[in-house]
Amino acid sequence: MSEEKMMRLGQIARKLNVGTATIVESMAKKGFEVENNPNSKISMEQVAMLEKEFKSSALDKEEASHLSIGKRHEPISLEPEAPKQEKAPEPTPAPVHKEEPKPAVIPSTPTPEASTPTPVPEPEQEPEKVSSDPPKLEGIKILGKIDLDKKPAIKSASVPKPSYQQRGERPQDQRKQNPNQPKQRPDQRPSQQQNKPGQPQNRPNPQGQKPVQQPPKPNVQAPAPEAPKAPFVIPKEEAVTEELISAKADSLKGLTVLGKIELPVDRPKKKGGPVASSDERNRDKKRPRKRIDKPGTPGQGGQAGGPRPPQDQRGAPRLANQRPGGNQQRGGAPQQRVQKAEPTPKEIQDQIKQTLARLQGTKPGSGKSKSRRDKRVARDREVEVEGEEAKILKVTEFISANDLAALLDVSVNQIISTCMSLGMFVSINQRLDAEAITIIADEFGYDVEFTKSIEDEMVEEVADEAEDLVDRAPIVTIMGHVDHGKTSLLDYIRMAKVTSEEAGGITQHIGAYEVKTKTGHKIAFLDTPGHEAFTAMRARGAKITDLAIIVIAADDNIMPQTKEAINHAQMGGVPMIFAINKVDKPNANPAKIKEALAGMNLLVEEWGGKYQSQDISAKTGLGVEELLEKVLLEAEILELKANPNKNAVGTVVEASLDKGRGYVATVMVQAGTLKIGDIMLAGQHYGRVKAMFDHKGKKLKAAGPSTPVQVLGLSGAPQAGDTIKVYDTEREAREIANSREQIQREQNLRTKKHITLDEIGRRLAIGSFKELNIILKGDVDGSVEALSDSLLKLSKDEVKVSIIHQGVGQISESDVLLASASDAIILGFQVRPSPNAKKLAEQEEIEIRHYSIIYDAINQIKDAIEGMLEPEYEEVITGNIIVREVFKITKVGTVAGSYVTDGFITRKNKIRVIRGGIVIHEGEIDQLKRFKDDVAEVKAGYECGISIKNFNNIEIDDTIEGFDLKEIKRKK
Ligand SMILES: Nc1nc2c(ncn2[C@@H]2O[C@H](COP(=O)(O)OP(=O)(O)OP(=O)(O)O)[C@@H](O)[C@H]2O)c(=O)[nH]1
Repeated sequence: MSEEKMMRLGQIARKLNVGTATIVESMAKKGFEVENNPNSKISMEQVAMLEKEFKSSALDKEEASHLSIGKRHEPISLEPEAPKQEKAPEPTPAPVHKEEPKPAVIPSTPTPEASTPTPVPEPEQEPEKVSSDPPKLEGIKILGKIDLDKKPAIKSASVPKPSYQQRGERPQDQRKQNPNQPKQRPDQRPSQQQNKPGQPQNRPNPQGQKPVQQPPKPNVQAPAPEAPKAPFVIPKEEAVTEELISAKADSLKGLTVLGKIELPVDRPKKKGGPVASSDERNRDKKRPRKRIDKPGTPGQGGQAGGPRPPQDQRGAPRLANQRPGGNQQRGGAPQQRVQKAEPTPKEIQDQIKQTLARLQGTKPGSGKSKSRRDKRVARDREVEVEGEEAKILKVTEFISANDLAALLDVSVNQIISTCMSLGMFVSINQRLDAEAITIIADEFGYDVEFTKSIEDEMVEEVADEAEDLVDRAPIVTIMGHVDHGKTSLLDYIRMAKVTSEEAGGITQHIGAYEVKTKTGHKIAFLDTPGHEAFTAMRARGAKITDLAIIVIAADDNIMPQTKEAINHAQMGGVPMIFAINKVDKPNANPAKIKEALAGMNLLVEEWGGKYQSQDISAKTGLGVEELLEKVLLEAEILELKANPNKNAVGTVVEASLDKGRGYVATVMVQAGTLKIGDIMLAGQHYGRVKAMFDHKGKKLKAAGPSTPVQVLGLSGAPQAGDTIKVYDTEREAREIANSREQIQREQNLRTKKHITLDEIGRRLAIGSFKELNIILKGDVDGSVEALSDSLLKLSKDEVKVSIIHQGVGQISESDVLLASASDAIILGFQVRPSPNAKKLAEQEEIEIRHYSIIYDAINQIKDAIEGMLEPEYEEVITGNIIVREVFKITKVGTVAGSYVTDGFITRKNKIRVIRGGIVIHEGEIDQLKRFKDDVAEVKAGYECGISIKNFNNIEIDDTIEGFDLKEIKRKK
């Protein structure tokens, strides 16, 4: 169905026999912009236009498809039949001889035919000849095609399809079989022809099956004018068969589809075989489709249309079995196709919706109480058809190929074969990552939208009635550059406002605090420390928060992390209030900060802008009260409200395992009220709320909106940023937790803990890739600067490139640790990691990429963030050797007496000479020796002598690194 609405550029180009560029150009002239990509979609209207335009080209192709060398000969020979006949006999004998062995097996019925072609030598040979006729057909096939071509071709085309269906064979197979079992074809053909001439002929040969009827044909057609003519008559038939062959190719698809479905549906009990077991889900899903087909139109896709309408399907085979002849012309595959074309787009859509509805609700035992749970689960795997052209497949990542097939309404085999054509080998139950799902769905004309069940559930929240809503406290995040005073400000606020109220109260770090101002208003603060603030949690934090306080030290400048904080707040649509800190310092210059902000198009109120700012000193408390008042003012404008009288929804701020108390999660309740005993789900963990504490350690029985609480009772530690939600039953929570756990397991299996360039494609597909953090190390300052500048320019709207650290020298352990903390990749330009850093990187799964050419680095990063990284070659370091002694030998150069420390080195290896972690030379080995012998390879633990082509500057303690370029398979 999808194919009917949209076509790919490639398909159309093939169909119209023109290049994609020609089509694109043509479309451009008509005002349609189409990318010159075989996968570009083109609407049927546009296709129709193109078909008109390139009609002649398409016809050329069609004609060409009918041509074969043999055919060309035939038309010439057929026109002047008589003369050609004389020539014809020459080819005939050859096939006869070849097939002579077969005739013995062949029944007597064909004999008449045989007699005609052969010169008439012996009566006994006639039957043999009959058998041999079919072989002649093959040879003659080529000859016969052209004359009959178009008109007869159409008729014959309908005929052959059923014959293939009967056999359940492919045309190729038939071709192969023809020489061996020629009987079938001749039988069918004559029978068809007989129908035309008349039935009486059938009677005379009642003995045999249908083939008996054939003999009369030759007699009729070749009334025996001349002996030679008979063979020509046969060629004509053969020509028909050839044309049939070409048409048969189309029927194959229908047949394969039909066969698949019937087996599992009809005989599920007996054969649970390998296919059946894997298709169990499909059965359930497919069954309902039968119902759809009966009342409605014949079918949707290949599968649905095929198996469901038993009339059509069985009709074809029955006809085939009973009457291989004339009836087939009308029935069979061609009819099915016509029927498929009939349904209107609306009907088709209705069918899809019905199918989907059943797909989602077919599980036995669901009963009437499908309720929200089923809806939620269904929502995870939902196909939405919006309009005629927009097909969006809503799906979670890591669904299996089988499930994807069900959603796309195609057979699993189609998915698998599509994957194979894309260079991916998948099994039925293999789970697919986002990138693969996107590519496959695209092949079937769907766009993919990955759903996060967490977000889905949030979306599912029923809108609150206005009267249920009450004011809630603002949730504020304090962000800013390192050492600009975030912690100091929060500490001051807490000390002044919290601990002072409750003398002796124990303030714990729980990542979120609630503060009461002098005016009695509450403000909730989120405290996300350290590097977390730079990555996921801060991005998430910006979503949780209503307001962001951006702390900027008045004695400093707008620093990179300040800018990042501002970016996060802006991207999250979170209002900002600037706190210009450290104004107590003599060198403080708040005006300079405000000016810098103005330079970023962030005008503060004092300067006539819309952003509030407050000069403060977190140390002395100067201006802090005013800052809080401004926060409340801003919150008032936001009209923050929530319904406290419903199941709680919130976000995990942090979680840990406490020895005595089990898993403890700090949760910011955002709506509803969390109560003791509630069944909560957070990430893939669930449990009953056993106890709750506020940030002072005081026990709570309930926590309303904008309240940060520590919660005990979860089955595990959720991740910061996970949504927490309360369910009515434990079963609901458990099911969702299990499905999330399954997905998580897949993710763990398939994805690396930290970002890699290859991983970027996957993350881009699911839309979770927002920034690429890079740690850049190089051999000299100039190249680091140049590379850094170029990389930063690669930032795009969707992906931001951040160089979180850059420097000169070896890649160190601290570089790896920083990369681990900030989910960064490390790029080394002409430098290598220290042994410890290398080990650590392996442990932490941090990707370190080495480059020797700046453009390589830039291009790879560029390709990666454009989702097109397909490295053809990957560098594999085969081994390292350390230089222990250096010999200068005249006429030979410098030979390094070395020891292979790890891996191995071969003479064909490329090598790099590394001194103090810096690459000083890259080249090839000149000679590799063990003692006096040239050797091809030296393994770890052995000594060797090595000389390097055109390089003599080897020193003791240099490391020589051997490497190979390994070809990487492309994914697409
Ligand atoms: N004079 C003065 N010093 C301040 C003020 N605020 C913070 N500081 C000092 O600045 C230094 C850094 O303050 P922090 O609160 O740790 O800064 P931060 O932004 O939280 O730093 P990170 O947690 O590392 O991101 C500390 O030594 C504070 O004492 C202030 O208003 N005046």
